[in-house]
Amino acid sequence: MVPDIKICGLKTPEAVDRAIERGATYIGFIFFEKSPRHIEPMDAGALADRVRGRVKIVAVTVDADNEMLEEIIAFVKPDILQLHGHESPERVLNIKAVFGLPVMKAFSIRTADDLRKLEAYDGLADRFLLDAKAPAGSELPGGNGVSFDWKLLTALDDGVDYMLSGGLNKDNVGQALSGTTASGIDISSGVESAPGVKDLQMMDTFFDAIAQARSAEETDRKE
Ligand SMILES: O=C(O)c1ccccc1NCC(=O)[C@H](O)[C@H](O)COP(=O)(O)O
Repeated sequence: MVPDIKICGLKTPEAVDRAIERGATYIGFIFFEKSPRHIEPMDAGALADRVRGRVKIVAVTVDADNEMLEEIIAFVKPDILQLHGHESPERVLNIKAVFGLPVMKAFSIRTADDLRKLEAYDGLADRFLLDAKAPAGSELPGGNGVSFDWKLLTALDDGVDYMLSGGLNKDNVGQALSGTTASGIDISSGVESAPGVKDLQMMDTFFDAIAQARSAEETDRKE
């Protein structure tokens, strides 16, 4: 299966264009003021308008209220809302009912117990995103460049569809693709030269690593 590729935390037309040229199927805009990747809804809307229809546009929010969601949706017209905070199952249902958009619920994973939290959202969230728990001292629930132990994922039921996130980079993406059942991968700081600064060369190297992993998989399959 060809996984979805999400490049998150984009802020410039150059980075958006390069992500799509190289094969991103999702791009994410971060609406969280403490993040170096934060972008104003109006600016994200302009970037989204350049590429609408060529890629799924994800609005990433953290425990946002309806007023904030309304503003983001009005400017950006995202395809999906990524809820990266402590949104309860009831809040997920409420957001879907009010705004009529698919929801990707993010979970912070460190232990097997963290994975059990998905159960309460089964059938409510349209997709799951499994990210690493923030390291102590970080104010960011995502974009920390750290991975969780992917071996934990073997405990998930076969049918659970998830996007894998957290600390992905050119060196470990091959292992993420071959060693997990993720239907998508998500990267942010692994293609940055500094917090919030996407590096086009690093993006190229990341996509090259994906292409290499896919071709190795294809060779294995034929043998
Ligand atoms: O990236 C952020 O700054 C961020 C801030 C607040 C909530 C979510 C955030 N990122 C969400 C993402 O989807 C990131 O791509 C994901 O956490 C992976 O980040 P990284 O480990 O840096 O690849």
